[in-house]
Amino acid sequence: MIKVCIAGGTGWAGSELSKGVFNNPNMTLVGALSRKHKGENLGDVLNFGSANIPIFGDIETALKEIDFDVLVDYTKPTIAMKNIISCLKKGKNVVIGTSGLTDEDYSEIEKTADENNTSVLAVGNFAITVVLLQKFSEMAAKYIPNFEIIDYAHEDKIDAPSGTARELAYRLSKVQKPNQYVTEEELIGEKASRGANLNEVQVHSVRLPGHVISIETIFGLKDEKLSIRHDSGASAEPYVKGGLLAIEKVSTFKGLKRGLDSVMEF
Ligand SMILES: NC(=O)C1=CN([C@@H]2O[C@H](COP(=O)(O)OP(=O)(O)OC[C@H]3O[C@@H](n4cnc5c(N)ncnc54)[C@H](O)[C@@H]3O)[C@@H](O)[C@H]2O)C=CC1
Ligand SMILES: O=C(O)C1=N[C@H](C(=O)O)C[C@H](O)C1
Repeated sequence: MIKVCIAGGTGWAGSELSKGVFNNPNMTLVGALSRKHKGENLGDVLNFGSANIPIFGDIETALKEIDFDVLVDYTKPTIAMKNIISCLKKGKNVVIGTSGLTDEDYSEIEKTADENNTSVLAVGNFAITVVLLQKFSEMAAKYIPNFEIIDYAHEDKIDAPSGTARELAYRLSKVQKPNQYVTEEELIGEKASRGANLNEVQVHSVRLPGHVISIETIFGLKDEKLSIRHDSGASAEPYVKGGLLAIEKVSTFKGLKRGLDSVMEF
C-alpha cells in the first residue's frame, strides 16, 4: 500500500486525484493540505462517506501528524517549493503537478533529493495525450530546426508560461536549439512581442476568457509548416490516470525525473 498525502487535495486538479487515490486498491489516502478546508475531513469535503482523512493547513503539521510515502503537490509555485523541500528532507518521495517552477527551482529540488536519497517525479502535464504531443514534437524538432511554442489558458491562470509549455521548451531544447534569424540586439520594435525565451525556445502565452488549456508547437521550413496542438476539455479527469501512475512509479528510482514518459514504456 502506498500512503499518499495530497497538497491541494481539495482544489480543481487535486480533488479529482484525491478521488482517484481513494478508489485505488494499491493506495491509501492518508491526508491532504488545503488552507481553506484546514481542520476538516477530506471524506466530508469530497463526499467519500465516513472516511476520516485529515486536512492540514501547512506541510509542517502534516509531517508531524501523519505518516506517508508520497506527497503529491497540486498547489501554486510559491507554496509548492516549501512543501517539496520539507518533504524531501524528511525522506518522503514527491510527485510535482504544480506548474510555474523554474529550472533553478528544479536544480534545488534535484540537489535536495540527491542529498536525502529520495525521489521526485515532476510532470508538466499528466494527460497521456499531452505526453504524446511532447513525443511528436520531439520527433519533429529532430528534423526541423525552426520552432516556437504557444500556450493558451483561461484568463485567471496565475502562472505563465504554463508548466506544460515550460517542460516542452526544456525538452525540445535538448533535441536541438532552434535557429534564431534575428537576434534580440538586431530586433527593431518591442522585444517582448517575440515572447519569453526559455532554454533558447520562444514561448508565447495567451490568457483569455473562453479558453481552457491548449498547447501548440509550431514548426516552419521554407514553403511548409507543421503545427502539433493539444486542447484540453473543462474537467481535470484527464490528469488522474497519469497522476496515479506517477505515484506508483516515483519510488522506482532515485533523484529527479521530469515528464511522465520518463516512467512509461514507448
Ligand atoms: N501537471 C498537470 O498535469 C496539472 C497541473 N496543474 C497545476 O496544478 C496547480 C493547481 O491547479 P488547480 O487545481 O487548478 O488550482 P486550485 O486553485 O483549484 O487548487 C489549489 C489548491 O492548493 C491549496 N493551496 C493553495 N495555497 C495553499 C497554501 N498556502 N497552503 C495550503 N494549501 C494551499 C488550495 O487550498 C487548493 O486546494 C496549478 O499550478 C496548475 O497549473 C493543474 C492541472 C494539471
Ligand atoms: O492551470 C491549469 O489548469 C493547468 N496547468 C498545468 C500547466 O500549467 O501546464 C497543466 C494543465 O495545463 C492544466
